[in-house]
Amino acid sequence: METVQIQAEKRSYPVMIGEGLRYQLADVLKETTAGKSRFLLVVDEAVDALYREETESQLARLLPVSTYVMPGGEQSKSVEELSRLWEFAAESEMDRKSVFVALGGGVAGDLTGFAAAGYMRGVDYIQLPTTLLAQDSSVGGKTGINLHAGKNLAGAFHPPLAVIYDTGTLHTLPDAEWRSGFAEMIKHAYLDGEAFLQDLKARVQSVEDMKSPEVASWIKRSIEVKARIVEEDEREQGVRAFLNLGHTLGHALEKEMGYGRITHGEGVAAGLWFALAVSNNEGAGHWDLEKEKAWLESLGYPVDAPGRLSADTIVESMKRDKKASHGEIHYVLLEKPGKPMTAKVEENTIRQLLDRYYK
Ligand SMILES: NC(=O)c1ccc[n+]([C@@H]2O[C@H](COP(=O)([O-])OP(=O)(O)OC[C@H]3O[C@@H](n4cnc5c(N)ncnc54)[C@H](O)[C@@H]3O)[C@@H](O)[C@H]2O)c1
Ligand SMILES: O=C(O)C(=O)C[C@@H](O)[C@H](O)[C@H](O)COP(=O)(O)O
Ligand SMILES: [Zn+2]
Repeated sequence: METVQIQAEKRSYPVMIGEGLRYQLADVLKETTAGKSRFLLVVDEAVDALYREETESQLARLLPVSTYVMPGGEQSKSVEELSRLWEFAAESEMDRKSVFVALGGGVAGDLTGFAAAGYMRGVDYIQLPTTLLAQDSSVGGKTGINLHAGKNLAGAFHPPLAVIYDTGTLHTLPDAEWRSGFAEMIKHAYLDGEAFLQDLKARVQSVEDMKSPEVASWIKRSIEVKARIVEEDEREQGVRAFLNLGHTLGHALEKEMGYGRITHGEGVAAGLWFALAVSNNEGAGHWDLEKEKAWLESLGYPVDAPGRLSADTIVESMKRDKKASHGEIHYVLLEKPGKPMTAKVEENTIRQLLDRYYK
């Protein structure tokens, strides 16, 4: 087992990574949950059939457990699902000492974390991630749901008590979800520097390559990259915005194409490539765009997805991004691996680049 310790404003919490950790939950969570009253286990419906039983029985060795099964998919990051979950928590007599537990991917984690942040004005929660993407979503304390106006528009910064990442659960992950999660790992590599990026490029040319025995070490490395940034700027007043590389376009694609039509990671991958193109245009980078595109496309990412929407639709959506202010688009650019920056980019520039690359 490997552990990355994260220092948040409120507390320090461990991210434990290892194969089979779900069979040791009672032991690893014993101290963390001492003095707590009950667990509210929130399980994604696909994960319910796969990992609920063993998780529940481990948790029940520590405290009484009530289990809520949520529908899988991005649609569950909604006000309606949040409301159902809160009502269930109250009916199940969760009190201020109860602990919410998210078992699933980023959707279960974001929803459960936000529910915990608001229930009785804040209870603790634990993340039990089961997707590759959760190497990003389970760390850093960003929680939230989508509004009709855009992705993650309601949420809270609420760090978990602990993250217990059983890499054994990844064996059942569909290929599309490996691809989705790996996009955030590529993002972390672009942010970290040449060594991590070249390592991934050299070793991964297909989805099968993502399922390498090395994946646990890449997960750890990825979490360390994110940890360094969130420890410096937990509430995104500055450098944390770098973790949004690729998301200005990625979130617009998810929302405008329809949640679930494109995975979060597919949107991010298309957004990463466009961020390099914007960086070149702004004089901030010298990327060989064809070369970067060839690698991303060889992994099956829909780099050309923005061509399915009008430039106006995309730009209007970008103006609702949380990094935007006074309707101006603020973009995360990348000079070279490990050298991100944020800059205001004119909306007409974005429009012209969308037309140049996708029409
Ligand atoms: N909070 C953050 O910092 C942060 C960071 C990145 C992404 N996110 C959010 O995370 C979400 C995406 O997360 P995700 O990609 O994990 O999606 P997800 O939670 O929807 O899981 C993807 C799919 O895989 C299934 N699944 C999960 N684990 C499985 C397993 N072990 N075996 C088989 N099937 C399994 C789920 O049922 C679902 O259908 C997005 O909403 C995104 O905005 C948040
Ligand atoms: O943790 C962060 O900070 C990130 O930006 C990580 C992103 O991968 C993640 O998708 C995040 O939820 C996006 O944040 P948002 O503030 O743009 O909603
Ligand atoms: Zn993301």
